[in-house]
Amino acid sequence: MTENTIIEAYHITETRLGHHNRIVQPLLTDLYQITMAYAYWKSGKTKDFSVFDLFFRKNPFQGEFTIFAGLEESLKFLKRFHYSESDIEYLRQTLPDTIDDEFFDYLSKLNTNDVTLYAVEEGSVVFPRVPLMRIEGPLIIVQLLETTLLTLVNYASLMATNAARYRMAAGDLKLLEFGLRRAQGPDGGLSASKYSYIGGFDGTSNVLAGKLFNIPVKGTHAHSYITSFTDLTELKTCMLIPKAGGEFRNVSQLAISWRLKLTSLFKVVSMEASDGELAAFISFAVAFPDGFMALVDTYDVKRSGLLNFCAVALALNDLGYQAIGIRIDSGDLAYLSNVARQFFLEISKKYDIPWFAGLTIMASNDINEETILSLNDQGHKIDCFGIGTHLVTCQRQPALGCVFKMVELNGQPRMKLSQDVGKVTMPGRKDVYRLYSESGDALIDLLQKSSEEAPQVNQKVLCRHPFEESKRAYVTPSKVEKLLRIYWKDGQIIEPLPNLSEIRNKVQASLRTLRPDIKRNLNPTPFKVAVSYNLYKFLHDLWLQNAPIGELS
Ligand SMILES: Nc1ncnc2c1ncn2[C@@H]1O[C@H](COP(=O)(O)OP(=O)(O)OP(=O)(O)O)[C@@H](O)[C@H]1O
Ligand SMILES: O=P(O)(O)OC[C@H]1O[C@H](OP(=O)(O)OP(=O)(O)O)[C@H](O)[C@@H]1O
Ligand SMILES: O=C(O)c1cccnc1
Ligand SMILES: [Mg+2]
Repeated sequence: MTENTIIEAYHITETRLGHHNRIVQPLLTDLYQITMAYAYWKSGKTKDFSVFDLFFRKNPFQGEFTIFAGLEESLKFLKRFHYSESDIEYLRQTLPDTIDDEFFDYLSKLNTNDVTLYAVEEGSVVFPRVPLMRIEGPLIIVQLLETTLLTLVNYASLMATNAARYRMAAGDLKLLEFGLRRAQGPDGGLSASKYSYIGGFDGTSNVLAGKLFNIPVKGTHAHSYITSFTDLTELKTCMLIPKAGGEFRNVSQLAISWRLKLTSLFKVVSMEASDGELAAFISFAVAFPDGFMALVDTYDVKRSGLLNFCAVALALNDLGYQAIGIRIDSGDLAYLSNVARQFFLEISKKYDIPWFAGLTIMASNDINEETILSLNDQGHKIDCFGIGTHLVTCQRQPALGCVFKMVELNGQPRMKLSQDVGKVTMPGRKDVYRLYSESGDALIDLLQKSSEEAPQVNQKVLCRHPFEESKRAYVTPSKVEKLLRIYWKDGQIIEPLPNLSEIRNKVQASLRTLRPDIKRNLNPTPFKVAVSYNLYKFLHDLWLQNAPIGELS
């Protein structure tokens, strides 16, 4: 590969469908897909017609729901699926010499025009065993899609689910994703920014994600900015024109005199506050008078950071500018946020500056879902969380286990047996219906054979547990939603795709249909996924046919 082609491969290009990640290409797969393709081809299976389901078996994060994501990227992959000349050349060199040359001609002409892809709407809540995608088409081609589709759906869905959980824990508070530096490489970082936005984050610090996906980009500054100043004499400029115009004023002088006034209110000694920190705040305020946000924990939040911040914010106020707030990045975040809010309230009252009471308090530092829930219990005054490591690495569970299993070949059902019933695949071409109660709550997902009639509104339908015979229930739905829709057929995306913020809204709307006990953090109730009477019978008959009878001796 030349240097240029490597650079190109990593390039993310703009297409009619938004941005396309060019790492996503047919060779982004496991070798065994290509060796299987050759063996299928060699044994004359080019005309075999297959149906595969993509599904997972267990919800992540000890939860009872998952958010489905990665569909748009999967469709873009199908659209661009093509082995380039250099791909074919690479495969020729890599596969054994015994491979028929004609196979490479066959590969070079492959496309996904004969593939049909059904999927659940991106951003929907989904559950174990429900096909998130059903892919139909020539066996060889569908098999070749497996790994890439899984890599596109697994992390995207895990990330969107993680973000949605943080969103539930944080309620209406602002959530910013700060994870790029700790993410699983550049592509992991970009995906994390994208899918955490879908899951309910409000913005990201990742500038490229902002540009590519139109996500709001936000940020403050680092401790290095604060420690780069040691005293006020280092300030090269501290002059600022008031917002309404007029003569330059000296922000440094104003801030120093405010700091003196505030020491009695804060019951601290001005000597204890760091002059380097004050200088850093002044210089940042002069650079961003309308966007002044200060990192206050470099030396001591109570004795230095808050005092210096308030002094500079009041100096800015003298010139008609409103500061934004503070970020606290260490210590007891509940306690310090309460202290900070108290300071802001007192200043607001004493100097009659109403907006001061509502200054933003951002907290960061190794925050995860549990920290947010614990902070809620303790009582805090944080308005915004900046979250990196735990969010983007999905530290609590680093992978979602979506699999891609054949369920039908040439019209005949296929089934993978397992000692573990949870791993037995649901054979045949199936559809999925979500049944809703009168109040709009999702009651159950019902899997049926595609040949069966859809359940009808206000008509009683029997829903069975797929494996436990005694577990069954009648449901009379007030609404029936067919979950699998056709997205790709005859070489085209046939359903208009939502943009990122529409998918983000879909996540919240879909979560609202779940009862609170299914979404709670501790010991949530599982959502029921059932099969129809016919599918139950079909599954168990086939199971008996396929399971060998052992002989004891
Ligand atoms: N009130 C709180 N309740 C629960 N967890 C908290 C609270 N305040 C902070 N935390 C969490 O506790 C951990 C504290 O981290 P750590 O022990 O590294 O201390 P630190 O404050 O970062 O210290 P340092 O000043 O050395 O950086 C972080 O994960 C943080 O999110
Ligand atoms: O804590 P996270 O959830 O990953 O959020 C992002 C962190 O990244 C920054 O820290 P930095 O990289 O400067 O290192 P630190 O660990 O010393 O704070 C920032 O100050 C946050 O603490
Ligand atoms: O803008 C910030 O405050 C930020 C960005 C990335 C990581 N930590 C903090
Ligand atoms: Mg940190």
